[in-house]
Order: sequence, then C-alpha cells, then structure tokens
Amino acid sequence: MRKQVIAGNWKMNKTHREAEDFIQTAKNEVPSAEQVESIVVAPFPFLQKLVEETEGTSLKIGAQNMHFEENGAFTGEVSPVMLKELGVSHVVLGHSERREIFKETDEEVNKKVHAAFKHGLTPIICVGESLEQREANETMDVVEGQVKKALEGLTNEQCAETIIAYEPIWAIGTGRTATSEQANEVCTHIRKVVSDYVNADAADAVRIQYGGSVKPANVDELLSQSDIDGALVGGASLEADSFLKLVEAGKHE
Ligand SMILES: O=C[C@H](O)COP(=O)(O)O
Repeated sequence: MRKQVIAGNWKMNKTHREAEDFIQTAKNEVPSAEQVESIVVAPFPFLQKLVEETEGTSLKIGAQNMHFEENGAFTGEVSPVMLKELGVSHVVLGHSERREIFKETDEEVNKKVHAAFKHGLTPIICVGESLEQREANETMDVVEGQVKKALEGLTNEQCAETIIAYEPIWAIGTGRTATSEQANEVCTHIRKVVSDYVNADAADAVRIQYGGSVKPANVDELLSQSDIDGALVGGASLEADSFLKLVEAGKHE
C-alpha cells in the first residue's frame, strides 16, 4: 500500500507574515507522517524559517525549483547543497510553469533529478500535456517521453523513491479539473512506463500525484483512483484550512 503524498505548492504567493500564520495554524494539525505525507512547497525566502518552525512535526517543507550545479557563477539560482543545508526534504522539478515560462528542458530536469538524489532531496517530477497535445491525442506519448527522460540514468531504487506529479497544463489554475478517470488513465500509463523502463518493483513503489485544480470538493474522488497516490495543489493550498482538508483526505485513502 502506497502512502498518499499531499503537497501544497504556494508558487510565488504569500508575505513572510502570511507564511508564518499558515504554518502556525497547520503544523500541529496535519495527520501523522505514518498516515499521510504532508508537504508545503514554499518560496525560497521562507524556507529556513518554515523548516525551523516545523521541526518535530509531521509537516515537511519543500522547494519549488533548484539549479543542478552545486555552486558557481549562476546569478539568481539556488543550489541543491543550499536546500539540503536548510533542511528542506523535497524539491519540485520541471513544473510546467518552469518548462513554459523559463524554458526548462527535459535534459535540465534530468540533471536536477540526479542532483536532488545526490544531495538527499526527494524530487517531485512534474509532467503533463498541453491542451493542444491532448486534443491531438498525444497525451500518453508526451508524458511517457517526459517520464523516461526525467528518470534517465537513475538507479532502480532512486526511481522507486521518486514522486511523479501528473499535471495536465490545461487543468492548472483554470478551475478545469481532469475527471478522475482522465487523471487515473494517465497515472496508470505512467506506472506502466516506469514498469517497462525500470522494473515492476519500482512501478509498484513510485508515487504518482495528480495536480490541476485539486480542491477539498474533488480531492476524495481523485485520491480514490487506483493509480493516484496524492496531489500537488496550487490555489487550494494557500489557506491553512483548505490545505488541512486536503491532507486529511489523503489519510483516508
Ligand atoms: O503545482 C501545482 C499545480 O500547478 C496546480 O495548481 P492549481 O491547483 O492552482 O491548479
């Protein structure tokens, strides 16, 4: 039985004060880490404080991106060494906003995944098709290509430890959620890709999240699907009450 993993991606939102208030409300209210994995994926300036404040609780703190190099002349970038030193546990890689707006490539995502494992960070690898690709019936091929490239060169054990987030781009921030069947169909395909590309054990262990307009009203239905092991949530993770409802739902699946 795979444990559900619910991650709230705040994206570029919140003031320091708002981040603080959220954590004070949520940190002792999340279910135990044995029941569900709860992660807040916060902007870089808040990470240190949030890690300190959640120490000893079941709430983990993740970053939204990083560079793959350990250090160097990369103005404006943050390295895996820095994140590890802060005590961050997870890092979201290849989010569609990074791919689209900042032109991140599959090759870069793969380098970042390797760097994450090298420094003891768990990668949450985002994959997903655009509306155009879905309408052209390319969803499965697009997602398969992204998954294989992201996992290239990893050990079987590392593949098993990876979290993959399936996020159809057309469902992100639009209020237009994939139906639970649509979401599960692609997540099932991702698990098959991992099985064929790595092995059956890794496919069985890898956790696959769905992301795209997940909210308390639809989370139960999505998490009840056979191949959905959690959610990567943007908008509905910004308020502590809503985030707590989402992690609570993860506990039941
Ligand atoms: O990382 C989160 C996703 O982009 C989903 O965002 P959303 O829940 O606001 O649609």
